[in-house]
Parts: sequence; structure tokens; C-alpha cells
Amino acid sequence: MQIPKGALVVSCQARADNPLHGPVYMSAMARAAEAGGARGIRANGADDIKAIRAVTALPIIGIAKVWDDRFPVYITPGFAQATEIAAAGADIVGLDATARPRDGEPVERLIGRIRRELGREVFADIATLEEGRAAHAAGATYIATTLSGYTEETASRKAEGPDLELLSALVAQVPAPIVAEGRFDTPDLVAEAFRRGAHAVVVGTAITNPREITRKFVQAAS
Ligand SMILES: CC(=O)N[C@H](C=O)[C@@H](O)[C@H](O)[C@H](O)COP(=O)(O)O
Repeated sequence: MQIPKGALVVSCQARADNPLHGPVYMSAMARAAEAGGARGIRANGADDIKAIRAVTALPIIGIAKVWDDRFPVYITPGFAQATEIAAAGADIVGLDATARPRDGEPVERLIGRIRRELGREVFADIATLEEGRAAHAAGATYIATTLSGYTEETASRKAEGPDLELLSALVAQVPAPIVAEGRFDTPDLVAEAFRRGAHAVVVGTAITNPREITRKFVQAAS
């Protein structure tokens, strides 16, 4: 199943230290997002994906975050994680497609295997134009700005809001559906992403993380 053009996709993720961690909360979050008009869901881990698959027919971008002190890549680092999330019901496999060091096979090979062996489309989280080009050439269907600001090379971007320049550069130079993701935290920024040619926009924290939303308001209150 494809992510429709013009879709708002809602990322429903909560780590173990978040009071909303777990499939019960994340599937409720996905239902709320769908009721509000989301046309896709991004979710982390087989348990959450299974629970979300049970309550919605929307396309699910599944990821599996696994941290390993030896390597910076943690979003679906290998084929084993991709297999788990595909089996849990993800239509599309999201993964880190940055050029950073990783355990196991190179990302180009991983993308090919996910397409051939799992029959799933790939959603490539990247941080630079070059990485976007490489992921497209390797067979990823969707190219997303997710990791701009979160790699050493792009760290300075983090404080500057979403990477609209990267979005525009990808739209101009990579012939693929380009997805805006990462710090698109207001409706105006979502509209701007579509004006710049985004195929879809993924919003996480600003919709599904009440702890961070509360912190923002509290800061304003002090
Ligand atoms: C860097 C990283 O690990 N990003 C993650 C990817 O799955 C999520 O933590 C983000 O919430 C998601 O990308 C949506 O972005 P935002 O929450 O800024 O709307």
C-alpha cells in the first residue's frame, strides 16, 4: 500500500521512558490520528505495529529502533529487524539510509533485499542530498528528510527548525516521492513543505508526544 500524495502521516512512537509507551497507547494514538484525517502512520517496533495494524487499514511505515553503542545507525539497522516489522504488518519499511557506519550489510544491499525478499517498499531516512540520491538509486521508494540535524555532519541544522532547503533540493534533484519529516511542528510548516513539492509530510512529536508539547507550554509559562 502506498502513501498517497498530499498525505499527512502521523508518527505514533513513545520510548520506554515515556508514560505513553506501549501498544495500547500507540494504537489509540493511531486511531485518533486517523479520525483527525491522517492518511498514514509511522510506528516503531513489532508490538506497536501489530496493535496498530489491528485497528487501521491506513498504510503503516514500520521501523524498528535498536541502539548499539558501536554504531550510530539505530533505525531498522538490519534485515532481521526489517523482517520482524514486515511480519507485524508494516506495508513499508523505514530505515536509516545515511552513509554512517553500520553493523552488517551495506544499506544499498539491505534496500534491495527488503524489496526482493520481503516484498515491501522502502522509506529511506536520510540527512543529505547525496544520501537521498544514493537511496533512490538503491531502490528506495520514498526519500525522507528525517535525519537532517541528527547526524554529525548535519548537527547544526537541529536548532534551525525543519530542513526546508534539503527538502527543496531533493524535490528538484531526486525523481522520487520526497517526504518531509523532522521538526515539522506547526500546520504552517506542513503547508510550506507541500508548497515546496513534498509528496507527504510526517509529523510526530507535535501531535503524539504530550510530554514534549507540555514542556513547550511550560517554557512559555515561566
Ligand atoms: C531522529 C529520529 O530518531 N527521528 C525519529 C524517527 O522515527 C522520531 O523520533 C521522530 O519523532 C520522527 O522522525 C518525527 O519527527 P518529529 O517528531 O520531529 O515530528
